[in-house]
Amino acid sequence: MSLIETKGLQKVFRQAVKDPGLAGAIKHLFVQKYRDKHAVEGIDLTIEEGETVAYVGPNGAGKSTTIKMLSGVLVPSGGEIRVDGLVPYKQRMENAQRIGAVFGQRTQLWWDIPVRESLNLLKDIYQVPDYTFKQNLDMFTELLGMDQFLHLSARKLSLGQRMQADLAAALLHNPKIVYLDEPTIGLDVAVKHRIRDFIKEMNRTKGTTMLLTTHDLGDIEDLCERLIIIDHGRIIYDGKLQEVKDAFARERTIHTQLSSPIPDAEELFRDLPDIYVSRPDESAADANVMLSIRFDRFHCTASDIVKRLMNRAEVVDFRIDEPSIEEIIRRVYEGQLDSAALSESGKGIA
Ligand SMILES: Nc1ncnc2c1ncn2[C@@H]1O[C@H](COP(=O)(O)OP(=O)(O)OP(=O)(O)O)[C@@H](O)[C@H]1O
Repeated sequence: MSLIETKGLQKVFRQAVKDPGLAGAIKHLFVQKYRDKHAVEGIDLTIEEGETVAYVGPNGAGKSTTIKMLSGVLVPSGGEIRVDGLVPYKQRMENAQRIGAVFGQRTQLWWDIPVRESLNLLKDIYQVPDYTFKQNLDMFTELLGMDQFLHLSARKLSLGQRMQADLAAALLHNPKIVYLDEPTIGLDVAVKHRIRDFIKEMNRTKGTTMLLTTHDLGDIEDLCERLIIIDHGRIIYDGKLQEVKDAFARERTIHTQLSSPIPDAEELFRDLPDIYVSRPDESAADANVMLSIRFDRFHCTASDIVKRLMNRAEVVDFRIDEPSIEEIIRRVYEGQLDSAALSESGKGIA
């Protein structure tokens, strides 16, 4: 059995519909109107032990609602859900023992007591054995540099310190699964790296399964092999990160510097479809020695392009760029790669 399994998972919220202004608010007291918001609409999810999965989508796509159902906070409106064999909303306590959660916007630490005391309280709540507690505390302190702030109350921590303390709190009881909701939001580059390294280390050494929602695509590139994209409550892509790149990052751009100008460079590629030649600085005297050539890698190769250029001039320098995962996901969000296109690749969900 997989660690996380959902089938046709749904959540419908009842939202009050009010007319604008005070009159609308008063009218609502006497005549209530509601509409159903289908936040999650039939999600089938299978996650195996030890996976690190990115669960991404635009604002309001249904990511947090899914995680709240997985963690037992919300009761689904339909479908089936099992986490490590448990039904989270029915077996909340048992489920809580097996999961950890980090919400970038909130903390589970006690605001006014030192972090060390918060961790001691969590030790008692989760009944963590002394030996495990000490071992984890030592390891987390070293990996996260927590000795700098263990004595401070959560109120006095910087955002980065608080996030690191929250990660320690979430992993203290050796949960099988950790839900990470925007774990690096608002953090500087150094702290982001430290947090990502910590997450990787926990996955590697303890086999902790990680389900990560984030708008920071650096998190995804760095941490996750598998990407699930959700939109309007439905999964529109579920596959390897590399596969989504291979399928949809068809174009490449070669940036070249030539020994002498080729003013009619377009002519060199006239027989190839989908080639676009540009000059980074049209007005510069040497505009024709700096060329960028965008091509579809399904139609030709970088070496074809470079060979053709070398017939006319020496290629002094060149670099090949591919679209970033950020760009690809932006296209998915903006509907440029719709679910039909994704499913054509054989990886998407029609
Ligand atoms: N308690 C609630 N009552 C009514 N509607 C809700 C409730 N919680 C969420 N929704 C609605 O359900 C939809 C999905 O919300 P959800 O928070 O799951 O999205 P999300 O993908 O996590 O978005 P974000 O990236 O902005 O956090 C949204 O339209 C939201 O307004």
